[in-house]
Amino acid sequence: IVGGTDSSPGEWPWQVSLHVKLPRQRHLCGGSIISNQWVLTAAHCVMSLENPNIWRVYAGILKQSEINEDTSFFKVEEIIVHPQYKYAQTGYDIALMKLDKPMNFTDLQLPICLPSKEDANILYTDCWVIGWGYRKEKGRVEDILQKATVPLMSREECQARYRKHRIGDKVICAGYDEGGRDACKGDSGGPLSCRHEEVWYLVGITSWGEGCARPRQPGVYTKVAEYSDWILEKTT
Ligand SMILES: Cc1c(O)cccc1C(=O)Nc1cccc2ccc(C(=N)N)cc12
Repeated sequence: IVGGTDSSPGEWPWQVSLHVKLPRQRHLCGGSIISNQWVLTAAHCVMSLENPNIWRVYAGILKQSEINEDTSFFKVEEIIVHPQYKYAQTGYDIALMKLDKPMNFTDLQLPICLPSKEDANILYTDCWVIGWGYRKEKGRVEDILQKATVPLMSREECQARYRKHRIGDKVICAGYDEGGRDACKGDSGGPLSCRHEEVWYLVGITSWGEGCARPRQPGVYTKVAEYSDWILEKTT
């Protein structure tokens, strides 16, 4: 996250850190708890890493330094990548991870609500992007979970900013024209969380952007409301 601040314990209980062991272990992406056995992330995080056995899901943590060989994690039983996914910039950047056993919810690990298809055109005004990703383009994974508030923008405005891309209706853009606050590498797969009438919704999944926090180059997120049918089909 560029231009963010430290999160507090339990502030984002649905945020997980996805590690791979190849054999060295490292944080690769974020993800969101959507039920006691399913995590939602980005397809580009798991592409060419689709063997479930190399993944470790850490829930209920604030700092990467909390993780050591004694820290508990969930194993992954199954990875489901959207069948139409090719590259982040062409959309369908969404994937599901089934945990090997259901998690017990605590104050530090809780699911976030999925928006319904009807919610696809709610104007959210209180949205936050979260993650342990880079603080600048030539950065590194951060220790303390960062948060940054970002305004959503219209599809038309986003398309005007990305003339070489097709900004479709299954993505949502967020950011500041002056730049300075945005997601970045390592935040991928994590939530764009919006608070609406006291309830938090998983409005977006961090997908891509030209650089990070550059002026007039907003963050592009998978629009979760457009995939509610797919998510329900795969998780029930
Ligand atoms: C290609 C690249 C790097 O090598 C290092 C850092 C950033 C980039 C880059 O251009 N964009 C990105 C690469 C990977 C994941 C990204 C996630 C979000 C954003 C965003 N701005 N919302 C940009 C990303």
